[in-house]
Amino acid sequence: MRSVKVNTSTEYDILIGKGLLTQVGKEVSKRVAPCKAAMITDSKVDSLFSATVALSLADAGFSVCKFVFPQGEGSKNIGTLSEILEFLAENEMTRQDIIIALGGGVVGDMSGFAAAIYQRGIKFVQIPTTFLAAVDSSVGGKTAIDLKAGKNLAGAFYQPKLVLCDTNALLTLPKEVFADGVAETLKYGVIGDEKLFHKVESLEFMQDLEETIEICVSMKRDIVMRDEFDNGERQLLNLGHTLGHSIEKLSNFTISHGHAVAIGLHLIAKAAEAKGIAECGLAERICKALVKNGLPIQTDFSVRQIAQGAFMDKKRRGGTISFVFPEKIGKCRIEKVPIEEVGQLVTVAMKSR
Ligand SMILES: NC(=O)c1ccc[n+]([C@@H]2O[C@H](COP(=O)([O-])OP(=O)(O)OC[C@H]3O[C@@H](n4cnc5c(N)ncnc54)[C@H](O)[C@@H]3O)[C@@H](O)[C@H]2O)c1
Ligand SMILES: O=C(O)C(=O)C[C@@H](O)[C@H](O)[C@H](O)COP(=O)(O)O
Ligand SMILES: [Zn+2]
Repeated sequence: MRSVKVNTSTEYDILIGKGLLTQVGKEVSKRVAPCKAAMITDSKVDSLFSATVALSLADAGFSVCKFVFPQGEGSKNIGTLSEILEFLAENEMTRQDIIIALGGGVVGDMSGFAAAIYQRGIKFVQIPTTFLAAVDSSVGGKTAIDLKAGKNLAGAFYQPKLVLCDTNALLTLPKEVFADGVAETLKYGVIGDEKLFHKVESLEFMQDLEETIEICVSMKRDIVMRDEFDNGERQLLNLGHTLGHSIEKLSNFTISHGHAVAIGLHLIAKAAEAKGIAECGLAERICKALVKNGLPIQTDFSVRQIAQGAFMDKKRRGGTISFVFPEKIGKCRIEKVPIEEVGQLVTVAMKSR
């Protein structure tokens, strides 16, 4: 088993290994005395893993209850959040009890937000079951729901007590859901790890997923420890997201987060190259790596639609939006773009297909 220590406002371990779902009870009880455990999961994950996790928790002395919501981004809203909060109250969960978020990024983001606000904060554990959640969303404490106006517009920074990633759980992922996590993995490569990028473009990363996950979460850990509340360096982790989130929302979430980020990555690389920020050939290299991993690189939405959606980005301050631009593989920089220039930036990104 691999272990990565995070030292943010809360200290916690990220445990990565095969078969860890059966160890949930043992690992949680090392950190939190047996109490009530509310498992929160989606319909698909419930059918796959709930029984194993519930049994492991019960064996370790936890009293388990479970809330299940329909799978998919369409559930990541105030309605489901409200149902979760009512469920916690109906089950008389107190601040000594714990939430177990079992699933992908949707489960993790929403359970984390519920944990942050229920009784002003109760403990929670992340058990990522998608590759995306393993490499990215289960770590770092960004929790959120979507609003009608856009992605992740309500949320909190709230760190888990433990992240427990069973790589065997990833074996049941459909190819395209696995690819969502590859988009975020490539993102880490472009932000700061040329070697990782090469492993993804050559598909070598598949040979040791535990190592790949450890590399990604270690990079995220280091960045989040320096800027937990997203005021500076952490914004680098948003590479590809300003346009990606816009596309995801425009598609009414029929395009997944990872697929939208893939398109966003490609577009911003083309814009960076056209603006002379990125070295020549960068967009092409990113494009090839995405395609090789079964990810999309373009969209039919219009420049106006994409630019408009980007105005809701949380890196906007007044009349400017901070964009993350790649300079070369392994190096990015953040630059403020006036909102009246965003249309031009998207035009340039869409042109050079
Ligand atoms: N908080 C963060 O830092 C952060 C980072 C990246 C993404 N996110 C958020 O994460 C979400 C995307 O997460 P996601 O890609 O995990 O999507 P998801 O949670 O919707 O999961 C994708 C699909 O896979 C299914 N699934 C989950 N585990 C499975 C398994 N082991 N086998 C078979 N099917 C399985 C789910 O039921 C779902 O249908 C978005 O809402 C995004 O905004 C948050
Ligand atoms: O952890 C971060 O910081 C990230 O930006 C990681 C992203 O992959 C993730 O999609 C995040 O939820 C986006 O953040 P947002 O602030 O744009 O909602
Ligand atoms: Zn993301």
